[in-house]
Amino acid sequence: MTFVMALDQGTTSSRAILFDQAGNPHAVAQQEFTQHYPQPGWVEHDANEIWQTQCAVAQQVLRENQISASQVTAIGITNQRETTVIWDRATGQPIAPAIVWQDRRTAGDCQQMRVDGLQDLVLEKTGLVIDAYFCASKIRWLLNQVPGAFERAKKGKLAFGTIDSWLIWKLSGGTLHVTDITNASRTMLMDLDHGHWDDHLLGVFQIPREILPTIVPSSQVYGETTAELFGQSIKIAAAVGDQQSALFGQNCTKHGMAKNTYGTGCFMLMNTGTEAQRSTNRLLTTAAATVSGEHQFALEGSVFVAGAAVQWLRDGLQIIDSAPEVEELARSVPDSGGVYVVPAMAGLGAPIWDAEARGTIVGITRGTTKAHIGRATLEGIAFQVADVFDAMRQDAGIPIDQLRVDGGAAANDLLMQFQADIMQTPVIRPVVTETTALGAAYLAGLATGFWENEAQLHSIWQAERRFEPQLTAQQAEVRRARWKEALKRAMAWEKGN
Ligand SMILES: Nc1ncnc2c1ncn2[C@@H]1O[C@H](COP(=O)(O)OP(=O)(O)O)[C@@H](O)[C@H]1O
Ligand SMILES: O=P(O)(O)OC[C@H](O)CO
Repeated sequence: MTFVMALDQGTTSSRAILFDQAGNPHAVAQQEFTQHYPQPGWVEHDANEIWQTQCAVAQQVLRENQISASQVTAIGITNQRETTVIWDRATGQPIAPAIVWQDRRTAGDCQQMRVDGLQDLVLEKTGLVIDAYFCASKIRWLLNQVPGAFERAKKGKLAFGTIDSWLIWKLSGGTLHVTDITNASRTMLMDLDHGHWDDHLLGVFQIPREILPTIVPSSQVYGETTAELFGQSIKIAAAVGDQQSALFGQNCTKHGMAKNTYGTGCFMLMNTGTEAQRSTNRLLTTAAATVSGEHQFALEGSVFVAGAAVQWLRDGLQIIDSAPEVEELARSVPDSGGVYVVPAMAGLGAPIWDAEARGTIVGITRGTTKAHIGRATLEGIAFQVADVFDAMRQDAGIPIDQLRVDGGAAANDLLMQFQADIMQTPVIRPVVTETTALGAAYLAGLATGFWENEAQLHSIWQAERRFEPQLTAQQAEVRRARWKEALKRAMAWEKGN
């Protein structure tokens, strides 16, 4: 039996999953790694620990399942995006801790860039809003703050990479310095329409070109792992940012097909085909993964707090013992009893982008119970997703006839039903919900003949459940109107502080 191995390097854990030819996960190994919060607003990872855990789980999944490297046709990598690593090309050692996508240390620099009027240029070139989320200001920070780094970078002695680059560098024994186009599109340094580094932006951020990896397609044999790692070399045949990977893993390869991943936060992406459509609703434009050779794009919107609101019910309010329990709690009442929870604990993301919004509960009466709060929290997640979906629908200009879902909280049937109700659009949950890893496996498998073509993948992808809207359009409209009222009360809260 042969397999494709997906390496799924996420924000909190490293996973290795073997997929068989039917596209089913055969075996999984996973390790969490350390989150570092050295100052308020800072989030760091140790890039060596990322590598060690990723390598360990890849070796473990083979060892524990008595599978040899010769049975692994290819490796596909998918990763937390934007997290920035700079390392020394000679020693392979990072020059500083990796700056994680959530890190806000460069927010002031980004604010200054907006004041300087650079937003239109950045949007035009990269499809992104200027924000500390993306790599450019993080690279700039590292080159400024680590003594001698800028000079060494100019001399070509340092390498920058997102986690895909870093893992490929390590897997290949320091011979490959590449990044795939989906990851590159999150740096804020790539000309999105043409898929190359943009000299003008490199000038604005004062980033020497010598530090950058080569941009490669998401599905291609880039090279091989060293033989020592797994007993013999394995082809490295895909790299893709985790959200674009999930889009591909959900087979959303045509214009108008969209997926939403319900994890800690939510990430919704919609394929826009070969057009890098700019949003008029404050969504991001990003590169999508493709095997055809032509560039494809997606619109993206994120909700900052989704599953994390359920964690708050568990750890903060302590009204449930585990996340899945929220469903039973919510089902114990027929509705939320007029309560609305706006889970804006970390501000509001797309399409509102209000960093000063805060979590809000409105509509509490003497009859309100923890079950109403639990139900309203789930509904609050769904309302936020519906707002992003509306923005996409408006930008798309074509009907989006369904939303494919995955991620931990997509297991919640009540949440999925309410999502369909409130969007008035069917929600489809696939049999294999490991779609992030699956996307990377698909891309690696297609590059190496493990799977013949995309049509074959479309035939093996299966829906597990389809949630049809049960509320009438008018009922949904009434609920959405009340939600908008609740939102207003959450917005700009922190401003008054
Ligand atoms: N049945 C459930 N109902 C609601 N939320 C859930 C459920 N199961 C898990 N979650 C939430 O989903 C998140 C975990 O999903 P996961 O996809 O593993 O997230 P991430 O990749 O961001 O760590 C947690 O925030 C958890 O609270
Ligand atoms: O690792 P995740 O699943 O939290 O995803 C992180 C995103 O890629 C950040 O843009």
